[in-house]
Amino acid sequence: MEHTIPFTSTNLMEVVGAMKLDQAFRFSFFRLSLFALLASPAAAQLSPGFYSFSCPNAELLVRGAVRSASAMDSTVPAKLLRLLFHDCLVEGCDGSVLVQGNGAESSDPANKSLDGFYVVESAKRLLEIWCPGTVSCADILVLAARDAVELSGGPSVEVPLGRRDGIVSSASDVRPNMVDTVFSLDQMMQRFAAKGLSIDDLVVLSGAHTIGSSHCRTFGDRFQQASNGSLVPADNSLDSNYAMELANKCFAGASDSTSVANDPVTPSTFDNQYYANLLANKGLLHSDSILVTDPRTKSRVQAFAQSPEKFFASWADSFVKLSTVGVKTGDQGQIKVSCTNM
Ligand code: HEM
Ligand SMILES: [Ca+2]
Ligand SMILES: [Ca+2]
Repeated sequence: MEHTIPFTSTNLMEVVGAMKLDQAFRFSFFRLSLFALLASPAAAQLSPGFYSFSCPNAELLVRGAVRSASAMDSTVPAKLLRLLFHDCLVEGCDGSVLVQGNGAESSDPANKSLDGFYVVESAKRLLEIWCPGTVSCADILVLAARDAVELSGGPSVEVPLGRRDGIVSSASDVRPNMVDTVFSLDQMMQRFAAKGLSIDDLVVLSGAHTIGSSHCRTFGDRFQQASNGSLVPADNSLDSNYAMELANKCFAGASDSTSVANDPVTPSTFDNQYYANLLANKGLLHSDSILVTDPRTKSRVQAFAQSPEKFFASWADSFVKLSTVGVKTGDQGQIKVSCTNM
């Protein structure tokens, strides 16, 4: 099904009004970034002011698209954030996950439940009108995920831009790079390390599970099916009341599309509740619970549960790290016209 975001005259006016302010801000910002560019040639490739001249309203247009889509469907922010994670782990943050079609990354079973592609594509269509052939799908996705977090109550993060879009998207690249819920902490650490992400980044970025939801099958490994079809917890690391709640929602007859909130307390707010849940043995996925059962990660979980400020500050750092994994810049890759086409 094709989705488009209707831009009402009110929110278009809002966008245009805000652009004037934005341009003034951009100008002073541009001088700063120009200074940074001259001072450090290595940083010339990716920078927050990358589109200051070529498409000064890029960030504003993406934000408008994310806002409109999220206003109509509250599940959008979580979808965009997960899309970015799955993009960056395979071929770097290059928009490869966005490509649709047989054999593309999005067709792999591990990516089957990804969604929110249409939001990126809507933003791309707008950008192709304002600044044709300029802003990459890879950057749009980073901005959209950044905005999604902020819209959900999370920190606002300044992200460097200038990524180019990849020219390959292959389902066979997904499994060797993606994490799985049944992984041990060591296996997850290895996958992260291969992308330059540390065990600390793993704890911080898993905090994304403070929003969104997961299908019953993704934590099916934590239950066994009794002869009467009911589910009984297979591991006792889950709080028993929480386990019962999950078992009731995901009973044997529940449909494949049944899902439950990742964070049962504040399901659509980007806050540090995820870490408090972990400490209360209410981590939904096995890969969540493991962060509190392993001494290598537990103290960080405790610190984030106590301090939203600490979590937000670390999130900003780790998010920028994630969003720069394996980026293509300069004359690598391409700037696509449509994000979903190869
Ligand atoms: C570290 C290992 C991780 C594993 C094993 C993992 C696994 C999963 C799984 C199985 C789901 C449920 C998917 C579904 O049923 O549709 C999910 C949801 C989600 N994940 Fe992760 N994830 C991990 C890390 C991350 C990271 C680093 C991010 C982002 C920075 C992230 C963002 C999300 C979001 C936002 C959702 C909710 C999606 C929605 O509501 O549509 N995850 N994750
Ligand atoms: Ca990618
Ligand atoms: Ca939350």
